[in-house]
Amino acid sequence: MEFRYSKITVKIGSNVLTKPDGTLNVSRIAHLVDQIAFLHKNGVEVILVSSGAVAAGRAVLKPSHKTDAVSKRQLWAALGQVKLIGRYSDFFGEHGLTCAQVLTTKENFSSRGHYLNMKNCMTTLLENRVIPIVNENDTISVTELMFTDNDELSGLIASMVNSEALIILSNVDGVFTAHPENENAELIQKVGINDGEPENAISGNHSEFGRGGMRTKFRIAKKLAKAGIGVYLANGLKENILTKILSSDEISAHTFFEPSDKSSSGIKKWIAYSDGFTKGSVVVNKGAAAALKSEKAVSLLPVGIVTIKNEFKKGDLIRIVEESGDIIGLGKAQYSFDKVEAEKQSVKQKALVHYDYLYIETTTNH
Ligand SMILES: Nc1ncnc2c1ncn2[C@@H]1O[C@H](COP(=O)(O)OP(=O)(O)O)[C@@H](O)[C@H]1O
Ligand SMILES: N[C@@H](CCC(=O)OP(=O)(O)O)C(=O)O
Repeated sequence: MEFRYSKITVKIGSNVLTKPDGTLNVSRIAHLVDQIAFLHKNGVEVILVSSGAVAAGRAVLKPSHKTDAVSKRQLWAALGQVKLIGRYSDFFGEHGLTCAQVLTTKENFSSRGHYLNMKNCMTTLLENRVIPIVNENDTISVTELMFTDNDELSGLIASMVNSEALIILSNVDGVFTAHPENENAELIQKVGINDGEPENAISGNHSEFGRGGMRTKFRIAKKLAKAGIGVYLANGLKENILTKILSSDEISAHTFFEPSDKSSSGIKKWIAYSDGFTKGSVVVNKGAAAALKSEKAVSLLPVGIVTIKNEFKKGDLIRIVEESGDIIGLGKAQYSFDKVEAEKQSVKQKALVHYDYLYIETTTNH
């Protein structure tokens, strides 16, 4: 059987893995494992990002009344992850396959060293034909340094392992022109890299145990597609949805975010997802903003810097913003903020951010 891709990341949301009463939907998990096992045996490398720990944990234990919300989430995640990974392990075992648990936190992506350690672990698992199952470590991630949800984590993982595509499974067929409950809502089948979010289409709600919502999915899918990785939003409750999307001669309902034909380097992908870890920021003038947003490969020279908004050291990730306050991009500083003025006077100015360590959020397409 011909498959569209040979390496994919699959993210399964809470509302696919759980029943309305919050307990794990074991038969659904089994069906998804059957599909992944079939793909794996036919040469498709699959990395799984699975929600469901918190949901599964709620069914295990009713916390004492004095347990606060954050502690409840930690308790349920710790209880539920065992249940969740145990089910996956048993079901993959029935196919003679081995899966492994990888728990991570957003902070692990802020340190290049941690990032590379995680990447090494993922590479080793895949080289040994083990199916990685990744989830956020909710026992630790309880504050603003949480991922918005596993949609964001799945984008980071897909970039990290250089997946050809990311498939995000939720309880709807994709992005609709209005909330799916609206009878006039229509499925958006394709989103180009220059398409914005459909006006007034996405409402902010998300599943009871989830965190993201469709807006997060849309934003992450666009960012990933820009980095050269195609993204499918599809319904994990539909039979054989994964094998249908992967099979070039099958039809399936989904929203596909077309990837850019220019894939970003590994370091640029890491920088792109590091917005939450920037230390400093600079304001650039109109000329520098236009140059940076053009399709040309340019570095940020000190001459284009109007203001140092937040101080930074050499090696820090910094935000680059226009005088309007709009973000242009992120980059790694080649020297600290207090050297910018001196560099401006130099005959041969050294770029504050070299192009190879620069990620531009918004480009002006000519
Ligand atoms: N325009 C839209 N198209 C599709 N879904 C939408 C839209 N606007 C809001 N939604 C809601 O987003 C939900 C999916 O997000 P979420 O609950 O976070 O899923 P998951 O738990 O799988 O991450 C859908 O169930 C739907 O109720
Ligand atoms: N780590 C959490 C993930 C929560 C989450 O992102 O949920 P969802 O938005 O449904 O994918 C859990 O396992 O419950």
